[in-house]
Amino acid sequence: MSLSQDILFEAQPYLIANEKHPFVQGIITGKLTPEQLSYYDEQDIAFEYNEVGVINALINYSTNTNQALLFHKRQDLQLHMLHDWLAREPESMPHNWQTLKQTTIQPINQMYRQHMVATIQTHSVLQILPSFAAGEWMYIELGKWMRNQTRVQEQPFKDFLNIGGGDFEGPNGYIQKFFDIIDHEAESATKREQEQAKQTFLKSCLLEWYFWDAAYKQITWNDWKDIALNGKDNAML
Ligand SMILES: Cc1ncc(CN)c(N)n1
Repeated sequence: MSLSQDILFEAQPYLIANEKHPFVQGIITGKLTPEQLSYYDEQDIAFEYNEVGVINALINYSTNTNQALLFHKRQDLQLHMLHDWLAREPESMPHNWQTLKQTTIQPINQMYRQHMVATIQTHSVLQILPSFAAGEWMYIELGKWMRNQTRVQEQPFKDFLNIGGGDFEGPNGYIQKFFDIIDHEAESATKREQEQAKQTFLKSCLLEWYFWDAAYKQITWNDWKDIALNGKDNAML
């Protein structure tokens, strides 16, 4: 079994848990509040900017030119996507470059971002790529799964997780190419390094669940502070 097959086998329960999360269910039923959507939107756009740094590291530490070109192409897509996202600015959730830079990165987002960024110091594509590829894989799989659900056909729910299509899916899509790279790099890695890469992927999958959860409950540092300093009920966390 290749490393990517092993990873994907172990990641299945995480995918199912993400499918069941009330935020994801709320996308299908259109039952998320503007506040929940706005929290997600703001935190996620900041998360995607963090991914820019991770993809830069992948370009840097590529082990051959084809890898570097692939990551460079994915970076181009990322920056264009972010450009379009910023330009959309729906009334209910205005954002622009300035306000984004001032956005407070809330607890789970911070943990997830740092989990990803921490892999950069390994200088190893095998360790960095799974931290990023897991989120990409999760969104693609959730998008595929959603196509089989009867989902609300209104914006913004209609296009949520609707990221499938040629660029990402199929034998020539990014995600398959990322798994091919993981398997290629695994060939020259130790068992311990392979296991580390797998655990990084799975931790990203887990943090995906917590990212939905944080948006569903709109968890902020103030909530953390209230619980720690004022003894507020911590059932929500
Ligand atoms: C939390 C999260 N994970 C993954 C993705 C897809 N890059 C995202 N937009 N947000």
